[in-house]
Amino acid sequence: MKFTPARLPGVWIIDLELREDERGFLARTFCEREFQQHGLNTRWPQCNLTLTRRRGTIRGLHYQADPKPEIKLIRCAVGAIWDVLVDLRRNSPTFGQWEAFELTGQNRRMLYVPGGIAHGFQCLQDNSEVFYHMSEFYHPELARGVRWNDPQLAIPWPLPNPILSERDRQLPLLAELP
Ligand SMILES: Cc1cn([C@H]2C[C@H](O)[C@@H](COP(=O)(O)OP(=O)(O)O[C@H]3O[C@@H](C)C(=O)[C@@H](O)[C@H]3O)O2)c(=O)[nH]c1=O
Repeated sequence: MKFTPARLPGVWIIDLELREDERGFLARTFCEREFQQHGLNTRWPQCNLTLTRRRGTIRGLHYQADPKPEIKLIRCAVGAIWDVLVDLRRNSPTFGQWEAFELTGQNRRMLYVPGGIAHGFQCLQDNSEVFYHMSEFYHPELARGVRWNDPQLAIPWPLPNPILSERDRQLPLLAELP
């Protein structure tokens, strides 16, 4: 795997190294030793898969609050997404800033996202699937988020008129977070 630091501190872009032969390829998507060498989490007690049916749909921007912040390893397995991270770590030099990445079934790019960062994506192709490794179990009472269209963030989502869950439509603004 090739590890490249992103602009937000602690976020890594991880690209696969394909071992190709006439049958196709093999690539590692996780290796405890390589992750340890980069000082990254290696304990993933839960993995999630989502299917998003309609292009334009937005999921997010989500995070799990203290005392169980989640580290996420994210990959688009099928289709394509525009993936957005918002730094909510108050002591971070990039607090309140966002960074976006295109993750597709073809580029197989992964994102390593530390706790304290909100995550969301817009589906760019119908029937996109996203696979997550999570460093914590799901605690619904700690599920939090920030509004996708917060004017302070001004995230330029690529597609208009997104489909959103009822919960995501009503998430607070960054300025309203405790
Ligand atoms: C996140 C999660 C949800 N659920 C349940 C709750 C609900 O009934 C159903 C759908 O949950 P949600 O509406 O929260 O799904 P979704 O909006 O896809 O939530 C996800 O969004 C992206 C952006 C992330 O970063 C993920 O960490 C996660 O928050 O699945 C679990 O059982 N385990 C989980 O780990």
